[in-house]
Amino acid sequence: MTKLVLAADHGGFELKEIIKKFLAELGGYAVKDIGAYSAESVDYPEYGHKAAAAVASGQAERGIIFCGTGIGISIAANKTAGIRAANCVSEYMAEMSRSHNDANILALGGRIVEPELAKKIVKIWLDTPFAGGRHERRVKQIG
Ligand SMILES: O=C(CO)[C@H](O)[C@H](O)COP(=O)(O)O
Repeated sequence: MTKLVLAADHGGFELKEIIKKFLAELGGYAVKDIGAYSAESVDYPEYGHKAAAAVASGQAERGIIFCGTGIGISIAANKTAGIRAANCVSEYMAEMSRSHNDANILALGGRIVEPELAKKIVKIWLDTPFAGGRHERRVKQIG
C-alpha cells in the first residue's frame, strides 16, 4: 500500500473529500487525512506545513493537498526541505511534475479544477514514475 497524506483548507475541503473517496475506489493506498475536516474557514499554511512534514519525515510517501487555488498551500509546502509540491491544472502538468520534477506532493485548487478532471490528474500523477537521467541532475540542483 502506498502511504498518502491528504490536507486541505476550507477552499479545498470539498475536493479533498471527493479525492479521498476516489482513492478508496482505486484501492492500494493507505490514506491519512490530516484535515481540515469541515468547510469552516482555516489557514492553509498550517495544512501545507503539516502535509510537507509528513512526506519529508517518511510518514507518507507522497501527499495531495488542496486550497482554493492550490497556490497558497503549495507555496507553504515547498518551504520544507526535500518537498517538491506541484500545483497542477492539467493531466500534462501532473505527468510532467512526476516524470521531470519528481514531485512528491500534488496541489489542487478546489475552486479551479472540476472534480472529474481532478480525478484524472490524481490518477496520472500517482501512476507516473520519475524518469531520472538528465532530470535527476536538475532535481538535485533544486536542493
Ligand atoms: O486558495 C487559497 C490560498 O491560495 C485559499 O483557499 C484562499 O485564499 C481562501 O480564501 P477565503 O478565506 O476568501 O475563503
